Amino acid sequence: MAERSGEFSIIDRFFSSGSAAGPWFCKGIGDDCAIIDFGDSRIAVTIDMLAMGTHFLPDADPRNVGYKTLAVNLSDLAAAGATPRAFFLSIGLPDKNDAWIEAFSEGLMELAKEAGCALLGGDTVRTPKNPVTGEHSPAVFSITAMGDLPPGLGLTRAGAKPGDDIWVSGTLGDAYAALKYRWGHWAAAPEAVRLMSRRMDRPEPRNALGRALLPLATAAIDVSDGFSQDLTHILERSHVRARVSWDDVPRSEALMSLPEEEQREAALSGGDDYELIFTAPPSLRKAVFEAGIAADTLVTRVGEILPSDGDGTSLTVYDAKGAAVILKNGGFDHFA
Ligand SMILES: Nc1ncnc2c1ncn2[C@@H]1O[C@H](COP(=O)(O)OP(=O)(O)OP(=O)(O)O)[C@@H](O)[C@H]1O
Ligand SMILES: Cc1ncc(C[n+]2csc(CCOP(=O)(O)O)c2C)c(N)n1
Ligand SMILES: [Mg+2]
Repeated sequence: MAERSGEFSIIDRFFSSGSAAGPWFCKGIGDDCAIIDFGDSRIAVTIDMLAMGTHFLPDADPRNVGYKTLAVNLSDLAAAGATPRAFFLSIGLPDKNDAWIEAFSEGLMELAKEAGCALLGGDTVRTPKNPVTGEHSPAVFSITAMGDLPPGLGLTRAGAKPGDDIWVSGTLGDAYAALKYRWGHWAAAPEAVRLMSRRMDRPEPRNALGRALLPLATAAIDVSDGFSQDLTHILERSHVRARVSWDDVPRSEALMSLPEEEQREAALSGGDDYELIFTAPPSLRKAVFEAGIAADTLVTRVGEILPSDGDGTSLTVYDAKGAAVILKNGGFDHFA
């Protein structure tokens, strides 16, 4: 694999090897979840952190922050096809603002109940004080979430085969467009802003779909850093290339009210979508549509997996005229 940049070079260089060889069989290191077998049981485990200012705006409604902190973790479980069962919560807070924490907890517990996922433990600390300003650093939250899988099953980023269809759940780009609006970079009509902001504030983890795809999909990932970057993770892990048709990329009516250039940036490189990208053989198209209906989730075929040309992995997105779409950026990277 080519040397990666930003946050991924940190993971690759310092944390992807060198630990003990554990006794548990674990499938999917470097995936959305670690898939672990003990005895006849198989579980999926994931961890994800949200920091104020980096993942949510300082004036965000704490109910939404609580909801989203769990939702992004359940989305990683969805990418593995796992059913959420339990989670652990670590929090670092600058001060004891009970009203804020109560609202955060309400949002968190709302989704925990909806998903049947129990809070089993955690850790609570105060963030460090800046000796010059006297201010404590902003809040951070980390959740470790666990789900179960049928023995022998579980989706990973590896496994996409040449000829497979590439599918996406829901629609892409709304959350990023809402953020661009909040930053004052883009304009939109009030109703479009309302709908897109809802997607940024309250992502819907696709666990029912992930579960239904267990016997069907050859690879899966959830879209956190942007469609092109996250699909590229599947391509790298599966040693394949892909072509995608821009016209087929599912977008909400709200996003489609924005200029075409902004739609492309948001849907292809934006991130924060928490939809699933997955691959499946064309022979299973009907079954994939049925899985979408059973999970009450839109599924759209956007492209096809191609064989590796020996020159690494690559993704090309084509417009309706067959011209390659220039991707605005590589998607979200904490250290890019
Ligand atoms: N500090 C770390 N130590 C060990 N493994 C890590 C570390 N940070 C990330 N990883 C692993 O690297 C892989 C990629 O991490 P990443 O955070 O991008 O996951 P993701 O599911 O794609 O992203 P997101 O956090 O946006 O859901 C995952 O398998 C993750 O467990
Ligand atoms: C205030 C604010 N600034 C930026 C963003 C966008 N954003 C932050 S992290 C991330 C990728 C997933 O993160 P990770 O890889 O850490 O899971 C995205 C798309 C936001 N939501 N709020
Ligand atoms: Mg993920």
